[in-house]
Amino acid sequence: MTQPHRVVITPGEPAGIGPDLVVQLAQLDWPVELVVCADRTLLTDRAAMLGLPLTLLPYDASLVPKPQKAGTLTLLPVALTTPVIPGVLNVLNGPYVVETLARACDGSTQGEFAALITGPVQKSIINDAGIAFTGHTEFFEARSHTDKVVMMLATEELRVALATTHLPLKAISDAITPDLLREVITILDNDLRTKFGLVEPHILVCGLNPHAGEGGHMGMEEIDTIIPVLEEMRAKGMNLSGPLPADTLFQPKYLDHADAVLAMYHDQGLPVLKYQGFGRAVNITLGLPFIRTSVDHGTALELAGQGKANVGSFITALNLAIKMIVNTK
Ligand SMILES: NC(=O)C1=CN([C@@H]2O[C@H](COP(=O)(O)OP(=O)(O)OC[C@H]3O[C@@H](n4cnc5c(N)ncnc54)[C@H](O)[C@@H]3O)[C@@H](O)[C@H]2O)C=CC1
Ligand SMILES: NCC(=O)COP(=O)(O)O
Repeated sequence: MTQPHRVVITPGEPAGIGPDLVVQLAQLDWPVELVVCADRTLLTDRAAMLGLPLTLLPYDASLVPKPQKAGTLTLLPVALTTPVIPGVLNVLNGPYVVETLARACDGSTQGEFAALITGPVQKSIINDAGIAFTGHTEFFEARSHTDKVVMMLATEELRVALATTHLPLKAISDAITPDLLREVITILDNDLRTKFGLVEPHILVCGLNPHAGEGGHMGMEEIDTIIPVLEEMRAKGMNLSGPLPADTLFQPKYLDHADAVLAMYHDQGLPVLKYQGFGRAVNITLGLPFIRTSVDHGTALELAGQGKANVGSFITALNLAIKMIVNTK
């Protein structure tokens, strides 16, 4: 990296472990400027609770970014609505969380930040505050006016992308349309090439039904939708295998020769990924006009403010974002 870049971080739900993790991140030297979009008192209170040093430097977009020194963070202030008790959700702070995401997303879309790294949000409390919200992925897609994005979680050894994200199970079959699959596979193939440096990515595509439909005896989505789209995309030069039964494809015999798995829905792919690498996996949004990575876990309210939260996934998410900045230069 020739000149340091500026990355923006949102700690997420203020009553969860996000602020603890951000304070922990600040204990290391970083080759980029870490601009944290959050409330000042939230961060200084949490640092005091954890007994960790923290100096907040003022954010000035007109200055050249500087590498972040251990013990410091650069603050882009957004005020809480009401003070926070760690572990106790407060609906009044729902709009605060969304404001931090909106500011970080807008700055990233406009090129102010080279990447956006998010801590975990409590999706329920944002909805309880009257703001329709299913996840960062969908929020950033809408806010940045992007047609379609793809959620992918990755460890060093395994990448799992999702055809659908935060949907109730009963809505999934209807959501798996030829257009959706075409868009998702195109984004996945493209971003594996451009952001991960893979020359001809090999993607394993899961079926939707048990045994990938058992030849139509356990569901028709494979025959009606998935197989025709895969044939079409293979004809365009993509290296796709499947549809494969999801219960047997997650074994070295298949994974050793693949660059990513495309699961049809959230709980088809993510339990395997999290069993394999919870705490060191990263959530990446593909298809956005900027780099966005995130932690692999939720708000863990019961651990907030206690110094028990593992910062591994957040560190990996930040390191991967830095690597992606370099790869996409
Ligand atoms: N990226 C995001 O914004 C995500 C947000 N969530 C949200 O988090 C909330 C809680 O979800 P849960 O299913 O309970 O998942 P969770 O990840 O918060 O907790 C699951 C288990 O893992 C532990 N855990 C999680 N992160 C940890 C860490 N860094 N260090 C040590 N232990 C950790 C928790 O203590 C708990 O036992 C939900 O509202 C959900 O929507 C969930 C996943 C991702
Ligand atoms: N299971 C992943 C998750 O819920 C995080 O989603 P997002 O908030 O990053 O869209």
